[in-house]
Amino acid sequence: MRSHMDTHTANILDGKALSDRLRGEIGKEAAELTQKHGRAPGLAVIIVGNDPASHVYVKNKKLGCEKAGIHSFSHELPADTSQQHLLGLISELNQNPKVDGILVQLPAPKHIDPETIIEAIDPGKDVDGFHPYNVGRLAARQPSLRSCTPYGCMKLLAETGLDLHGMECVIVGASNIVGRPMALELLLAGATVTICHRFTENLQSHIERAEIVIAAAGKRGLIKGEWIKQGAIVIDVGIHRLEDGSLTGDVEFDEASKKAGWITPVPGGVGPMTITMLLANTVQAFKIHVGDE
Ligand SMILES: NC(=O)C1=CN([C@@H]2O[C@H](COP(=O)(O)OP(=O)(O)OC[C@H]3O[C@@H](n4cnc5c(N)ncnc54)[C@H](OP(=O)(O)O)[C@@H]3O)[C@@H](O)[C@H]2O)C=CC1
Ligand SMILES: Nc1nc(=O)c2c([nH]1)NC[C@@H]1CN(c3ccc(C(=O)N[C@@H](CCC(=O)O)C(=O)O)cc3)C=[N+]21
Ligand SMILES: [Mg+2]
Repeated sequence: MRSHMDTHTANILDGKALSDRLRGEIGKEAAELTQKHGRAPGLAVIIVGNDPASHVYVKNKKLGCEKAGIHSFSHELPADTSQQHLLGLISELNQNPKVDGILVQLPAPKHIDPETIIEAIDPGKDVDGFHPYNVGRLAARQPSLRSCTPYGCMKLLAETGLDLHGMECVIVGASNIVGRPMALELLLAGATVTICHRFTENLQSHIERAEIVIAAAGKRGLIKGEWIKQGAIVIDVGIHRLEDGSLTGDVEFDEASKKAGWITPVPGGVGPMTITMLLANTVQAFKIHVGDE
């Protein structure tokens, strides 16, 4: 019973449970499409170098594919792979009719320019939704392949059952892969959107008036629990691995839980949803390629 303010704790937005549910549906659709078209949806994952954290994400992506009946093609390249070689591989995968989605794990080593790589991917196979074509589609209110992390955050927000029209949203972080496409998603959903970044003055004052907080600065504990407006929805995108191996986010979870109406945990919040939306995008890309939509 939540009869007293002091004992208030937020509802958990469970990204693991929602992922399990959605991956069941994605797997069902992948099986139907495989039956109908005689081949499974295919995802090519390219990783350059041996950053251990990146390898964990890539392993999770492959496992997610397997369980959903999506064929995964893995390309593990050494850290000294030239940009030209990588562009050659992308060009082959762009042509390969068995490959519906192409993902190049970021960050890549320093001698590789991420913008050049992203632009080389066929926009119809850009299951990360990072290509300027796909970002532009979202900006122009005609979304095609949508960036996985913001798309996953929108699915989590839908779980609250709340109408987002006119909601005061504050996004912390303005990166190309999270903050910016997140703002476009929320704008498309009819919310009022503020984007905070490195040059924002008085972050606290912005958070204090937010009905929805999206924390994606990549700074552990940046968002203080006591800043959260009573009843607000808090989506924590940040991921930080602590010395003991555990994970935590950009939000002070325990403190924020006392104020928020809804909150995502780390782990088990946004992370699993990012991979789920990657699987959903791969099925969508398959449908684009076979002309099923
Ligand atoms: N759960 C998931 O699925 C995913 C999680 N992540 C995690 O999310 C976090 C963000 O990732 P990503 O977007 O790639 O990170 P980036 O470092 O690319 O971007 C961080 C953004 O936050 C801004 N920022 C940094 N410090 C502050 C501050 N003190 N106040 C306000 N804004 C600040 C930066 O501003 P400026 O632009 O001015 O530098 C930048 O716009 C990381 O912890 C990452 O691990 C990322 C992707 C997926
Ligand atoms: N081209 C590209 N596309 C990406 O989507 C991409 C990328 N590069 N580079 C790195 C970031 C990060 N990212 C995550 C994916 C899953 C979890 C995830 O599954 N997290 C679990 C925990 C996993 C663990 O135990 O480490 C959780 O939060 O519960 C986290 C982070 C995708 N990214
Ligand atoms: Mg505190």
